[in-house]
Amino acid sequence: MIELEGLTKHFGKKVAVDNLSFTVRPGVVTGFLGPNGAGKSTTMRMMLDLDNPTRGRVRIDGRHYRDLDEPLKYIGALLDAKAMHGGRSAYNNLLCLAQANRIPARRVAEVLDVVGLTAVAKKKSKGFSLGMGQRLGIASALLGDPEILMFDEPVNGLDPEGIHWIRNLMKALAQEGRTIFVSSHLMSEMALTADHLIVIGQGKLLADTSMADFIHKNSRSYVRLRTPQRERLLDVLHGAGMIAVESGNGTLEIDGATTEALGELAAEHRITLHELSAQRASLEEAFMQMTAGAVEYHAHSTGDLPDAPPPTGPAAPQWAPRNEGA
Ligand SMILES: Nc1ncnc2c1ncn2[C@@H]1O[C@H](COP(=O)(O)OP(=O)(O)OP(=O)(O)O)[C@@H](O)[C@H]1O
Repeated sequence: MIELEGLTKHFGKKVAVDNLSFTVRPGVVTGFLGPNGAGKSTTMRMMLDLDNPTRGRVRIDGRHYRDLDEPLKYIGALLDAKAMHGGRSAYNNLLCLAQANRIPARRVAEVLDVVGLTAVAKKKSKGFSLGMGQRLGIASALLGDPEILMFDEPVNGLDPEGIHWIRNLMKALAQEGRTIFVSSHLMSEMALTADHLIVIGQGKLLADTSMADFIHKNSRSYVRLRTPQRERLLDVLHGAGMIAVESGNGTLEIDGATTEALGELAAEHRITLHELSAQRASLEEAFMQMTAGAVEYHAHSTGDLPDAPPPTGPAAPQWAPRNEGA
């Protein structure tokens, strides 16, 4: 378990991390989401005692990182895949790390196998592609067989097969009861991987919620229609108390109606339809909206979100309240 309490980091006048408090629990994959510059890497660096907080604290299984004996056996991390010694082979990079942390040498071959680098174990890591470097970084995180694993943007540079692999690896590690904390700036990626979400924007906590809740609250359902009798259909919809919004290319979007009801309404009025389809707004859209709004909340010293903002159009998602499902 990882616990943050009021964690804050200033770089000069820049507030990179602003009073973050949340808990990362075992047995699930927790996604750490925020746009570029939101403060994810800085938060992770403070979790690993690589940066000192300006205020607040982090506890790893109840203790400060520097009070852990043999920390790699508690927490493994992939922060910067390029941090390896390029002149050393993959095997030797891991062996040095193992020896420095009193981890048995046999573990090196085991983790190389897990990440699929056995065939290139003797090659110097400076010749590795970005994807191979990521795999080597993941191997180093797994080396101490820790209960807690942190990955900063682990899918960077991976091809689709690699992305699929890391996704399944994280889920499998969580199923073993480990604590998995993974950062990304891509909602679409997290939607496929994470069970729980921590969202930050400009260093502040925006959401701490289960993925299921986030999807439930932010997936807007609507029906998309195309018709050559646009004006007539708009009149009919208006008469039925429905509001249609134009979304370009002659398509109309209607909230709060089913395809069945709209199909029957159109048939009743002998209106030809060229398209009638149920749609769901993407989570990426909801995430962008949530994080883009972060700047508006500087004045809220408690960090609480205000009530839902007024919708700006058919794509406006609802807000996921903080701390739900936490
Ligand atoms: N050493 C530093 N000195 C000054 N400013 C810094 C330093 N490290 C980070 N920052 C600033 O703090 C903010 C948060 O950066 P951070 O790298 O933690 O964000 P991030 O969410 O990880 O972004 P990305 O997805 O781009 O990696 C940014 O505005 C960044 O420019």
